[in-house]
Amino acid sequence: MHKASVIQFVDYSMEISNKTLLKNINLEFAENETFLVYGPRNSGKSLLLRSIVDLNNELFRNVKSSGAILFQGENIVNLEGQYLRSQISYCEPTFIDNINFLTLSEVLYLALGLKVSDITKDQFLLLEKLNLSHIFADRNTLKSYEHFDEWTIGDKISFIIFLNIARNPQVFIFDSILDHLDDFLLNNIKEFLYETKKDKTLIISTRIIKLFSDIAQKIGFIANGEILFTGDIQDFMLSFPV
Ligand SMILES: Nc1ncnc2c1ncn2[C@@H]1O[C@H](COP(=O)(O)OP(=O)(O)OP(=O)(O)O)[C@@H](O)[C@H]1O
Repeated sequence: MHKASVIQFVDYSMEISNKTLLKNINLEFAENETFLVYGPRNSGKSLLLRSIVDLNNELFRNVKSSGAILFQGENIVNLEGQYLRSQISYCEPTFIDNINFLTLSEVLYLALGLKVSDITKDQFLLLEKLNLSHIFADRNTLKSYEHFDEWTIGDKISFIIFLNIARNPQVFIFDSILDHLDDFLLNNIKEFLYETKKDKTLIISTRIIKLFSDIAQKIGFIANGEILFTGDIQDFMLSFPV
């Protein structure tokens, strides 16, 4: 059965300061699909995934693009930024350091409009599943975790995942951020994401295919800003053994 397309790149190219960094991308992400964007360092994974939420324009000057990116059939340039980012959550490893500049209360408020005391039962269950109950169990422990420099990297990544899931978007993009977990936490989070995704779209970028080949169905292989393969992950493993 053909799954409904959620995001589609149509002949999309992008340059920054006259240097072409994404070349003629044609790619489709469907509903209820886990899609791996796989490629070496500097291959263009982040530029590609940030372009889905129109973020490169905000981060860099002299960005030009041609072709189109469609979200549910609409060109993203015609969609309101706030709406786009409520439907598609994007997170990358710089978030792990950037949240250190804020307190837990500030992050909760900025991301979810929530006070710590307003965390709901369902949200607490989510936190429990992500192994964060040792932080959120009671007010006294919470106080000692108000500053993120007291948190482990694994707990910070789990918390970033919580913030993304609690916002209930249609599409989750985890840009290389899950590569930073140890085996135990990664297995727990993969299991959790697998249960959560249902009618959602999950896009994971990685430089290490073996971490996710068990949960992904589709793969796009990118090198030097070009997609060299797109299709079933099993076919990819046979054609490009790594
Ligand atoms: N603002 C920019 N100006 C010029 N070149 C850039 C800019 N941002 C990224 N690049 C270049 O584009 C290429 C792709 O970068 P990108 O960050 O998308 O790679 P990546 O595959 O995500 O890498 P990694 O796995 O290391 O995170 C790299 O060669 C990078 O140097």
